Amino acid sequence: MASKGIGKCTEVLVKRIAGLRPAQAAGLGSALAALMVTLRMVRPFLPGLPRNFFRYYVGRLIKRYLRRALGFLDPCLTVNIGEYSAAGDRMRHSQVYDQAKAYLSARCSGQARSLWADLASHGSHAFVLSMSSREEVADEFRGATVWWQHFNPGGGAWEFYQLVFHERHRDLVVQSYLPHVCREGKAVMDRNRRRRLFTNYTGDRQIASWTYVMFEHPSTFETLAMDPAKKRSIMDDLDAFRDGKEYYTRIGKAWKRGYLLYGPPGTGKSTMIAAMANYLDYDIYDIELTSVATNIELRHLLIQTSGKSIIVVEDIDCSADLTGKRKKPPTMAPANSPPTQTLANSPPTDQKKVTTLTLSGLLNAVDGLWSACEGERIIIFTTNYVEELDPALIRHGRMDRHIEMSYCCFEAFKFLAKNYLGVDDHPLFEAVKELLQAAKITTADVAEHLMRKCADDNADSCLANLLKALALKGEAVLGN
Ligand SMILES: Nc1ncnc2c1ncn2[C@@H]1O[C@H](COP(=O)(O)OP(=O)(O)OP(=O)(O)O)[C@@H](O)[C@H]1O
Ligand SMILES: [Mg+2]
Repeated sequence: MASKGIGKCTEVLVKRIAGLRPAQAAGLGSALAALMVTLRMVRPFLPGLPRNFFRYYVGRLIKRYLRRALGFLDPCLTVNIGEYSAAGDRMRHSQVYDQAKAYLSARCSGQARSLWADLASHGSHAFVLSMSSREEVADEFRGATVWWQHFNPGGGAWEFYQLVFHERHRDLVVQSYLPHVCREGKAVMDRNRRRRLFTNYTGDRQIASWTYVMFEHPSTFETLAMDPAKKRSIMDDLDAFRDGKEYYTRIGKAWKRGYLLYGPPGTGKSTMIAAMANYLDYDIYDIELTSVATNIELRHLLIQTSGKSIIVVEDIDCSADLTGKRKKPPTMAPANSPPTQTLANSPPTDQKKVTTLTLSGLLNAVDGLWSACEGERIIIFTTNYVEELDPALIRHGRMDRHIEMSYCCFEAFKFLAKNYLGVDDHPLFEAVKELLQAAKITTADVAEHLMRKCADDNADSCLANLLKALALKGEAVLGN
């Protein structure tokens, strides 16, 4: 052990004095370690020396004085990037470590002789290569050479990268190279990342948390049928949001945006959310409010969401009793009085867990999300009954843009016909156009009629089916 420790120490010193690359210094270090072993072997023939003389006295002397003295000659500086960093009284996984790992992945593959391979993210097919402990790779940046080495002290879970560079490159490394590593590493991580769909659940420990599956919804703005001008304006809005970091900072607003999607069932609200996530390449957090028991739980869930995500509350009108005016918190009520806030669909009276999720709790949680969480986030509420929502919930600033998803119009129909049947025009289009004006039919219904159900189905038969359905709907509307 003693010879190993002293050998390592000597190796570091030699590396520093000579400005050698760590791999070269390792050879010299081993030679010196061998010398120390020899000295140890002859120690029994030098009576009077205390036990562990070399380990404690010589080793400590070298460490304490030589290192300091040789600092004058030391041309190399090191920066360690640990896998974990301190966050208050807890340890947190370091993002910089992950970014450095992703950045070095490409460099490792060409240089290191011993590598680890791992999937870039859960469910991903891309590999991230990382170097094994003590492997070294060199990197060039604006004419400067730096060396990276990976350490896994004691083979434990705590790992770190050590960046070694000449001290004349100190400013370059600190001000430009490290930010470059983080930027590039993040870009690699973003490229490898697959989107996830999170849903909340309350596990055995009764603490609300998120679980996820890979998000693979095929809906895009190219497949979404709606008025083209409206679609374009939504896409422009999303573009402005995604690229608006500096703008939001300049005007002093949190980088968040709220959308309210409203309209009858089957008009494409959920489809639109999937298209937005695919367009922006964001994760989705789909909150099921009926399984959130308290305001605190909701806040806890929202704060756990990550940046570049869309937080969705579907059917907010029936998620919980959030449609009424804000009420006083239930704690103000006498202990034996009935709960002031309950689920909308009258819970059974023997329900043990009385929900204390309130409208003001939801408003506070959303506002808290706005102010407390870093990174861009979109929050979307959907509803079939916009007129029943409390204005406070959907006021601008919370829900910045209200998007009506209405019954199928002729433009949307033409879009679906192109998508589903591959036709831009057809003799039956005029009849469809006329009937669409009278009949209130959802995009989902139109899509269903245009879908081929058997090998014999074609544009003629599908359009004829749609016409029949439209005629029926029209009659029903007139009948009413
Ligand atoms: N605008 C649309 N463009 C393309 N397909 C659509 C559109 N609207 C609906 N559809 C089709 O109808 C199905 C149902 O739509 P969706 O679930 O998005 O409706 P919704 O408005 O969310 O309904 P609900 O209010 O009941 O949740 C989708 O799977 C999709 O195939
Ligand atoms: Mg829906």
